[in-house]
Amino acid sequence: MSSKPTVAARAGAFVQVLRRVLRLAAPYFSSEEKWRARLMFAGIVALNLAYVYALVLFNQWYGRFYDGLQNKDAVVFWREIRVFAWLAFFNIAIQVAKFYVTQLLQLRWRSWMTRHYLGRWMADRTFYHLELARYAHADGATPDNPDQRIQEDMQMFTNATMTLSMEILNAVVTLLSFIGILWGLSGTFDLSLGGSTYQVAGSMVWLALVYCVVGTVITHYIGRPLIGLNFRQQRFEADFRHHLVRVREYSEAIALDRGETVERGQLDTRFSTVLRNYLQLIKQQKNLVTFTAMFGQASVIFPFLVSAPRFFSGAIQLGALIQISSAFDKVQESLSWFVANYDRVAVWRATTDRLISFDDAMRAHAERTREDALRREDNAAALRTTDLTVALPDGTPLLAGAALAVHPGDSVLLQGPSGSGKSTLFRTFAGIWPFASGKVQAPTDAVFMPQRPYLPDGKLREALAYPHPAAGFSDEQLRQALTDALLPDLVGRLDDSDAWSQKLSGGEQQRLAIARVLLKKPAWLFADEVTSALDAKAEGVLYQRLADTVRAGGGAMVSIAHRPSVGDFHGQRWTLVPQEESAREGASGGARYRIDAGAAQPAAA
Ligand SMILES: Nc1ncnc2c1ncn2[C@@H]1O[C@H](COP(=O)(O)OP(=O)(O)OP(=O)(O)O)[C@@H](O)[C@H]1O
Repeated sequence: MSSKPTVAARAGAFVQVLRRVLRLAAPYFSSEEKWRARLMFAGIVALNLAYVYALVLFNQWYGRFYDGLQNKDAVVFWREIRVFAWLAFFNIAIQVAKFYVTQLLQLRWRSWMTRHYLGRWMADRTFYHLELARYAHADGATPDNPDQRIQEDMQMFTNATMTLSMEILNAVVTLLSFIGILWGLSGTFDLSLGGSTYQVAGSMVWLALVYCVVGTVITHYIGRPLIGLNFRQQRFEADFRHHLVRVREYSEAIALDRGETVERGQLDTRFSTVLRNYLQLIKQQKNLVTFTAMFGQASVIFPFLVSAPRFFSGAIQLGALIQISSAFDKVQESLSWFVANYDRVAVWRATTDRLISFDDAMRAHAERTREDALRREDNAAALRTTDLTVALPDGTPLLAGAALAVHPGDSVLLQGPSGSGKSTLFRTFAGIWPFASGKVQAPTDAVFMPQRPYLPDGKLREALAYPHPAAGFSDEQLRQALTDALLPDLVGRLDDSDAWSQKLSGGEQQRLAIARVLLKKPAWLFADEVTSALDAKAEGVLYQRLADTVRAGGGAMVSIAHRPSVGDFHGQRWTLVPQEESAREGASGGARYRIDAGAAQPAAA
C-alpha cells in the first residue's frame, strides 16, 4: 500500500536537502581561503541587491515616461530619455560586475573543491579501495565513476549552487520591493462572504499570489519525476563514456580477440539506456515546458485584464497601468521562479546527491581505515607477520594465522596454484589490501613490482623514473639502467614521448619495470611474475642483477614465479597448499590455503 508523504515528511526531506548542500558547500567557506570567499560572496549579494534596486528605478521611470507620453509632454519625454540613459549605464555596469565576480568565485570554489576531493580520493589509497569495494558490493552501495564526480559534478555543483542561490535571493528581494509598489497601485475590491461585503486592499498582490501558488503546485507535480530521471541520466552517460575509454585502452586485445561485435553490442546497449532515459526526460520536460509556457503567456495579459475597468473608468492613467503590468510581471516572475527553473533545480539536486554519495563513501573509507583490523609497523629491519589472515573482499579467508619472516640476506620464492592468493599476500605486505587482519612488520623502503607494471604516457625518462621525478636522475644513470635491463634500443630515446604501455611489447614493459628497480637500487624487493614474458636466458641475467642489487643494499628479495628456473636465485621457498574441506576448520580458521615454508630446490631437482 503506498501512502503519500505528509507535509511534515516533505519539510523534513527539504531540511535534509539543505543539510546536504551545506555539508558540500560549507568547507570552502571555512577553508584557508575563507576570507576571500566570504568577501566575494558578500560582493555578489550586494551587486544582486543593486540589480533589484535598478529594477525598482526602472519601474518608477515607466510611470513617469508613459504619463508624459499620454499628456504629449515633450519636455518630460526628453528629460526621461536622459534619465533612462543614466539608469541603463548603472544597470549595465552592475550586470557586468555581477557576472564577472560570480564567475571568479565559481572558478575558485570549483578549483578548491576539486583539489580537496582529489586529495581525499588519492589519500590512504582511497581510489583503490573504492574500486575494490565497488566490485565487492555489486548492489551499487558504493559510488560509480569517481572520475565524473571529480571532473564534472563539482563544476556543475559550484556553478549551479551559486547561480541558483543568487537567483532565489533576487527573486525574494524583487518580490518584497515590487509587492510594495503593486500594493500602492492596486485598488480595493469587494469580497462577499457569508452575506457581508469586505473591502480588500492590495487586490493585485493577492491575485498574483493565488496565481503563482497554483502555478508552483502544478509545476512541482509535473516536474517531480525529473529529479530521478536526471540522476540516472548522468550515471548512464558516465557508464557509456567509461566503456568507450576501456575499448580505447584495450584496443589491441579487443582487435586480436575479434571482440568488435561484442564491444559494439555492449556499447549499443549502454547507449540505448542513455537514449531511453533521455526520451523519458524529454517527455517529462515537454509537459513542464507546456505548462510553464502557458503560465508565462497568461501572465502577460492577466494584469491588463484585471486593471482594464479602472483604466477605462479613468481611475488610473496609462503610466499607472504600465507600472502595474511591469510590477505584476516582476512579482509573478519572482513568485514563479520555481516554476520556471524546476528542471535546473532537478539537475542540481541530482548532482548534489551524487556528490554526497561520493563524500559518504570516502568518509566511510576513512572510518574503516581508522579501525583497520590489520596492525602495521613500518620501518622494521625485517618482514614479519603474526597471526595474519588474508581474505577476499566477500570475507572468504584465503590464508589464516600465518606467521612468516624474511630477514636481511634472505631470498624467498613464493609459489602456489593460480588464484591461491600470492599477489594478494604481496598486496597485504604492501599495506594496500584492506581485507586482512593480524600484524605485519615491514621495512619502509621496499619496492613492490606488480604483474602488470604501470607505465605513464609521456617521456621515456619519466616512465623510467616513475613515481620519482625524472630530474632526480642523471642521463648517465638512466641510460645505464636501460642497458642493464637489456633495453639497449631505448637508450637513445630518453626524451621521446609515447603511450609506452601500448607501444612496448610485454617483455619490453617487464624489462622497463626492472630498469626502474636497477635505477633506484632498493634494499627490499617484492617481485610478482616480473620475468614471465622473457626468455630463459634474459630471465637468468636479469634475476641475477636484481638479486645483486638487493644484496648490495643489505635487504632481501621475495618473488612470485611459476617457472622452476627462478628457484636458482632463491634460498627459501613458501608454497601455498590447498586445504581439504575437512581440514579447513580449527587452526587454519576455515582458510582455503595454508603456507608451507622450506628450502628452495634448484631447478634441476
Ligand atoms: N579485487 C578483487 N576482488 C575480488 N576478488 C579478488 C580481487 N583481487 C583478487 N581477487 C581474488 O583473490 C584470489 C587470489 O588472487 P591473486 O591475484 O592473489 O592470486 P595469485 O595466486 O596471485 O594468482 P596468479 O598466480 O594467477 O597470479 C583470486 O581468486 C582472485 O579472483
